[in-house]
Amino acid sequence: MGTETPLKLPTIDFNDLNMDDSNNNCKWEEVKSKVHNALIEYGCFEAIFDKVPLELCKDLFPSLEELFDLPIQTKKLNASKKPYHGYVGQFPMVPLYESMGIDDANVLEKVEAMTNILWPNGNPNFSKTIHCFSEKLSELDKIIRKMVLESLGVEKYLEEHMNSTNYLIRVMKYKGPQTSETKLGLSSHTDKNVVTILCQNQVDGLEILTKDGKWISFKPSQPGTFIAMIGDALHSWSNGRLHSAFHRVMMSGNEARYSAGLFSIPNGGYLIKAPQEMVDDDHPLLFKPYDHVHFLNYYYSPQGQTDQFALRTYCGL
Ligand SMILES: O=C(O)CCC(=O)C(=O)O
Ligand SMILES: [Fe+2]
Repeated sequence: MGTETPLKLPTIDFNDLNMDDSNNNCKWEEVKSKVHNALIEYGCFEAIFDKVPLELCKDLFPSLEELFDLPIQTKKLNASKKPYHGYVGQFPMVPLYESMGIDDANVLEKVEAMTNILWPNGNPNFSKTIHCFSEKLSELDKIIRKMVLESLGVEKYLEEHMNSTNYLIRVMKYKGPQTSETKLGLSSHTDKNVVTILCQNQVDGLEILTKDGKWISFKPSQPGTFIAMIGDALHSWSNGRLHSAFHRVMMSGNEARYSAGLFSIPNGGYLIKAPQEMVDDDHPLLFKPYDHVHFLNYYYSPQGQTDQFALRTYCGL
């Protein structure tokens, strides 16, 4: 009986790359082609990016423990006008899961304002770590998006594309279920935003569904790497060329899993519309133009929450 090689996501090294690099730079072209292929095939990949140093990731997780150890009443002060951007937890379907968010986490004053709500006597260490992590990781988000637009041949829209988004950092805690049985940490979903970049502590659990229906268990190839994945906003903008993958978190054992994600999110009021270059006889338009924030109102409605293909229902053609 042959042993099957376990499925593995591509790992892409972004070290020594900058936003100013572009066509004609060999490394840029080589990485761009890997990004394009990975996003078509898997919708995601593992990223090595040392502009976020390992020490910063190591500082992040104790800060997250401190955050989630706050009393529940304090955590609920992490509120946002946007659905799912503030404190989320105590869901009967996923009792192990809790998450909190900070909008515009690349702006220090915004992070400090939320920190001061949660710790009225201040917590400069927390705000510095979160801000620094978000700011440095936003560089990777920009590099990936520039590569995506170039590889689709629509770099003329780069400025509009970059200026139409904002950043949210969302941090997650998944309690260990205290059993060796595997329990659901976070239900299977596609992300709704543009690009998500996640990093995790030493506890694995993220699984990604391949196009042919197999779950890949993500194991970082070394400490301090990231997983980058595209969401429905880029799937629809590329008129289906790039895949947005279903993923979920499965937990077992006693240890808690902490993760942090930087999400680039379309601004409310901006219409997401595939450029004309993405539409032809072989690629008929898949989605009507839509406003991401209006779509979220559907997605977070009772019907939307049970709809695996919410974007298709909301504005599919
Ligand atoms: O915690 C993780 O690794 C995944 C989180 C996730 O999928 C999400 O927040 O959308
Ligand atoms: Fe997700």
